[in-house]
Amino acid sequence: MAVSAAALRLFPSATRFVVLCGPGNNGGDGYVAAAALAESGASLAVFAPGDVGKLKGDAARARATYAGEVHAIETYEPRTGDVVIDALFGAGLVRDLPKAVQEAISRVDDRCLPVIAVDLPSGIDGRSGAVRGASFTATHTVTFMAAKPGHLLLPGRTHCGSLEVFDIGIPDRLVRSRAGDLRINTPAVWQQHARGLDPATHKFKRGHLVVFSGPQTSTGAARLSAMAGLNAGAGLVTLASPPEALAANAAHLTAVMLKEIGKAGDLAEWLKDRRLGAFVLGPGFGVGKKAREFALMLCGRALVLDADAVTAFMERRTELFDRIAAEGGQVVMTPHEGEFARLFPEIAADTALSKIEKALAAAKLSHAVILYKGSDTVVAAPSGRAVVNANAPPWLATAGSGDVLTGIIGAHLAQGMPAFEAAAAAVWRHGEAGMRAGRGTTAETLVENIAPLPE
Ligand SMILES: NC(=O)C1=CN([C@@H]2O[C@H](COP(=O)(O)OP(=O)(O)OC[C@H]3O[C@@H](n4cnc5c(N)ncnc54)[C@H](OP(=O)(O)O)[C@@H]3O)[C@@H](O)[C@H]2O)[C@@H](O)CC1
Ligand SMILES: [K+]
Repeated sequence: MAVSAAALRLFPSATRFVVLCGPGNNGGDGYVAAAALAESGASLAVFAPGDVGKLKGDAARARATYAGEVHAIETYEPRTGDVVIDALFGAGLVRDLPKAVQEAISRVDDRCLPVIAVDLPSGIDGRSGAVRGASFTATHTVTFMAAKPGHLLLPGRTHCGSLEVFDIGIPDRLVRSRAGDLRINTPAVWQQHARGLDPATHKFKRGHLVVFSGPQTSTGAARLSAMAGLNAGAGLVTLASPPEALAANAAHLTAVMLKEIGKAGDLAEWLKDRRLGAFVLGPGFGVGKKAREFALMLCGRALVLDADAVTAFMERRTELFDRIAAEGGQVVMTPHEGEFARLFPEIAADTALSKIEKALAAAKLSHAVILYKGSDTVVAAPSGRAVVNANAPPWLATAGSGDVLTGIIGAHLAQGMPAFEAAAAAVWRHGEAGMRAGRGTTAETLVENIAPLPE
């Protein structure tokens, strides 16, 4: 009923609704929608692959509600004015689409017809968002009870069009028990940890964030992180700079403080100051021994390892993972796809795993919270909790955008948020900042558009 209502609402001037019904319960939903559309008086045709007489159980009962004829899908010739209702495969898709279905999809694509998908665009794997052989690209998708990973993860998300989640009365507790520890990243996930910023509070209580600068010729990335950290609510931000980059950094900083930290010995001494609440290491830092030394010294603290600091451990990751496990700090790593593959090659190469499962496996292996970047960023904790982010506009993919994200995570850690919540809240605020900044944003305008944490 929801599907037929969406079809009539969105396409009131359709000359014909074409319902494509598959062999399982997704097809069953299609027959029920067809019956409702027929009752409304709409012009209608139904096509199915294979032998409709073989339908079983609920799907066979659903078929019986539709009195009209069902034609072989091979005979469907798309016409201008058709609106396709794709009820071929949904949650039960287990292998690549059959040839007859792939051909029907390409005929519909050739005509650029609008498609309403039932549950999922056929061809999209609901668990991973992968395309199995081919897939419809829908204008609108009607799913039931809850969005599934395939609606959010790429490439699935780009095939769904607008997503409508229709409540068919399954109790929330059952939906949650199936979803386990997986959720969409919304403020509800982390809001209880987002301490309201009391204007009367002492600046040290709002947290002191340290960002490590790279050498003289690559200082900008760390400054972006530092500025983002300050705008995201850290009370104090210090840029720790090697001596040769002090002048370059000093020329660009006002509210952010500057401290000379050259060698590991300087850092060891400085770390005695327990007011230093959180650390960001990686943006523009350089890949090498120094990155590894610094990272290993910080594993017991609240720490974001990004970019170069992740890559630096490509050949020696066990050293890092063991140290994180032993020191038990609040550690977040923020790899994009390339960095992820460098640090977790066997997980990255496992094509059976979804992005969520990959992030979870990496979190478990590394003992750190993994923020696996992309337009479908996943945050996963070693405990098995995970969120998929959904508020990022495409124009967030701009130079320096990741450094801004890292700074926001650092600000949250400095304010005492646990690593998982700090990372999830940061991705969300980063997405919101992108929306506020609008198309054509640069990393600098992104920093200016970081809004206060929602109360
Ligand atoms: N569960 C619920 O509570 C609710 C479920 N609902 C609805 O049910 C849908 C799930 O139904 P489903 O489980 O029957 O799966 P579905 O997507 O119809 O496909 C299974 C059929 O396809 C076949 N098949 C699979 N892959 C194939 C391939 N590549 N090529 C060829 N065949 C392939 C597979 O055959 P087999 O693998 O057994 O050979 C089987 O016959 C869900 O998406 C939603 O629309 C809603 O009404 C709300 C409540
Ligand atoms: K479908």
